Amino acid sequence: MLEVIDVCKSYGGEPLFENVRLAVPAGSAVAVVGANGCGKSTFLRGVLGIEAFDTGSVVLDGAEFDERDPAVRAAVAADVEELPSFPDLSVREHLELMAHAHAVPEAAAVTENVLRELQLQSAADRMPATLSSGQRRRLAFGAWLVRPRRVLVLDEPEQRLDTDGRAWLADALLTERRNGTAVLFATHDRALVDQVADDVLRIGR
Ligand SMILES: Nc1ncnc2c1ncn2[C@@H]1O[C@H](COP(=O)(O)OP(=O)(O)OP(=O)(O)O)[C@@H](O)[C@H]1O
Repeated sequence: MLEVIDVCKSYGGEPLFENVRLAVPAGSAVAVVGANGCGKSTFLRGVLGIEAFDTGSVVLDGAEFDERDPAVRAAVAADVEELPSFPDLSVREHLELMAHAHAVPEAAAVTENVLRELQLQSAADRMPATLSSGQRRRLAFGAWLVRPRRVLVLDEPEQRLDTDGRAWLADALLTERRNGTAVLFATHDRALVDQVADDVLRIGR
């Protein structure tokens, strides 16, 4: 279970959010919603330890969240920033690399399944820089799909997806829940909240 306990964040003395508290048990999904600029991405970056909260704490399975701990990184998959890519590795090679890094058995076969699921087979031998923005989004999904995860943190995963892609996303997140993953995602897509979330955290007004 992922817990966020009384976190606060200000920039330049202006509070973005104060005393935010939430729990994401295994098999549940919490949506973070709110207007542009209210602090959703800042909140998710804080949860992941990419950026420090001013006060409060994040706890994973009873222990303080420390992204430097390999066990934490093995458990937590995230897609909150543009996926960094190596200019001379193909889409397929990126996914295989991620699978190998997480010691996934039969990484090549897992990668082929994920390419098929994301309808990226025809782009598998291309470099990420040549993909469309929606295809890059799908590659970012691939990076968490090929690896084990107990917690999944996503920032506006619906962005740049076509209609089929959005339907796929809702199904994929429901599958994550069924598999026991704790899902925390920021979104502007009300339909996705209704389909997937069992709790909603509203930041700002
Ligand atoms: N490093 C920073 N220094 C100062 N202000 C920042 C910094 N990072 C973010 N902000 C400000 O904090 C506010 C919240 O930004 P954030 O990206 O978290 O919002 P958001 O809710 O994710 O927005 P959106 O829905 O547009 O993606 C914005 O006003 C942003 O300009």
